[in-house]
Amino acid sequence: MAEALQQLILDTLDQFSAIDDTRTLVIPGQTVPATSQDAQIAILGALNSLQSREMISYETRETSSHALTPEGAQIALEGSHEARVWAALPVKGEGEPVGVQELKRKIGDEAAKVGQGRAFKNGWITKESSGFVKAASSIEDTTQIELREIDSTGTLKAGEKALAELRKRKLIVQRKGQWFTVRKGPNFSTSIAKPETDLTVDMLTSGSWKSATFKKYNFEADGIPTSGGAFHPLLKVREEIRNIFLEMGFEEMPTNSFVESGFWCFDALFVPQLHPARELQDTFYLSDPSTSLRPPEDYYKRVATVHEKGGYGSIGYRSPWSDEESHKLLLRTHTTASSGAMLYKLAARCRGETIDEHGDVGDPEGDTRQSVEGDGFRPAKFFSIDRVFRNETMDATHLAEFHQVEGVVADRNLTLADLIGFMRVFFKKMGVTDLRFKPAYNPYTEPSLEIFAFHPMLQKWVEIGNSGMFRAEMLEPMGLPKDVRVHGWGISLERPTMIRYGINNIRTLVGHKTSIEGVETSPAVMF
Ligand SMILES: N[C@@H](Cc1ccccc1)C(=O)O
Repeated sequence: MAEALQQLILDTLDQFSAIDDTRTLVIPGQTVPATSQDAQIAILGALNSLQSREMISYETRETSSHALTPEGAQIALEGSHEARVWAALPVKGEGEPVGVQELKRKIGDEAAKVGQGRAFKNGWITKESSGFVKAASSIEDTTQIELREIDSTGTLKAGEKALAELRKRKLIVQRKGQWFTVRKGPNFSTSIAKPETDLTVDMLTSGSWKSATFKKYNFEADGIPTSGGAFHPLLKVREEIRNIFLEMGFEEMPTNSFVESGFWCFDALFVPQLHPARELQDTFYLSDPSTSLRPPEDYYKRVATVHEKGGYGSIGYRSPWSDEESHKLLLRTHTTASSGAMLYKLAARCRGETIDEHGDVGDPEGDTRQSVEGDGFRPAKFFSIDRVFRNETMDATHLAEFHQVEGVVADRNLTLADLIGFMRVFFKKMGVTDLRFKPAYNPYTEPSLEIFAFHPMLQKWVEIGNSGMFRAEMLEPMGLPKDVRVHGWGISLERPTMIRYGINNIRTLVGHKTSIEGVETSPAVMF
């Protein structure tokens, strides 16, 4: 169709050298007349395409025509309301005058109401004591006549004033239309060569570029949407939380060890070897390899002793120590495994030791930061945001793997008030201002606090994390000075993300049901 129209325009131009009015084109095989707006829109498409190749040039002409509204169409058919009122009445003296109710019954409420006034104004009817009668023996229903004229010609000979009146009465509407005058362009030809869109090597070597026609660049065209990567909502929220930590002077811990030993995940944190968290239904254990390398020997012994017999003011768990339990390999159940390892490195750094067995501690020689006190301790703030694994039954809010956000602060003589104060500052930066704390239990912290926040959308308090002061049984075997206190807290990354994005099923956030489009279009978040 598009090609045929273009060809028709070119052939007509070839024959007559110009088209003065595109409404006169005879479009073969078309059911709509060329005068219709639909036809003119199709013609415009063909003209634009030819003009872009400079085969033609055209000018746009505006037309205005009128069409009947449904009410106008009805009047064209049945007569105006006033004429119908007039027709329904008897000639004066020749019959019973008609009352208002009867008139309404005969021609309908609307026509009776509107028609009556106009019929009076025109002097067509008059009122007698018992009702209306005709005042004129014949009338001319101009409204009907005009509407019929508009219906067939699209306009009125009577002119704009009469048209405006009918428009005001909402009997007709104005329709703007377009038509075109067409002239030949510099590249006029009757054959439509498909213009080249690219200059190719072949065209250059064969020389065919010299005679080829090229499609003009359309600088107005929208570009193709770029297909690029997009950050997953979890990564966006992670970045925001990371920035909060960084602006508060925290150092990011290395957490690239998804596989840990029972020692670093539990024993070093003074989690009893018989603790339920270590059960198979809560922890994923590795079968191959199934056992870890040995941790630093001295430290290992101190940890085993504090479990079995106590020390540092503690009586320990007084149950037999199992090397096997300690050496089991597992998927870490919390990032506190990394915090423990990091605190151990901090203690080793105080002593000026280097550690090879459990990763790199950094070269103490190269560390230019000065220790403040004689025992070499320096306050530290660490954070991590990474993946942990739990053998959970999966449902709308639980997956077997999720992310933990964890912060740890070590300094001399920290108190619980420091922890609470710190959390208030931290969560405020995340936009959470209403916090409550509830005593809780963790094997590695005492006291321990669950953190609750008021959820403005749910209008209730929800648990958002867990925190506490790390126990002496955990810190002192590492070799940290006695007056060094460490507090820490952990929250999940998924929960604030779900709240932020209004997601109530974790499986729409993580896994194969995640909408790629949603990930691409969701804005970077702001707490
Ligand atoms: N490890 C705790 C969080 C926590 C971190 C640090 C101190 C106290 C608690 C959890 O998994 O919930």
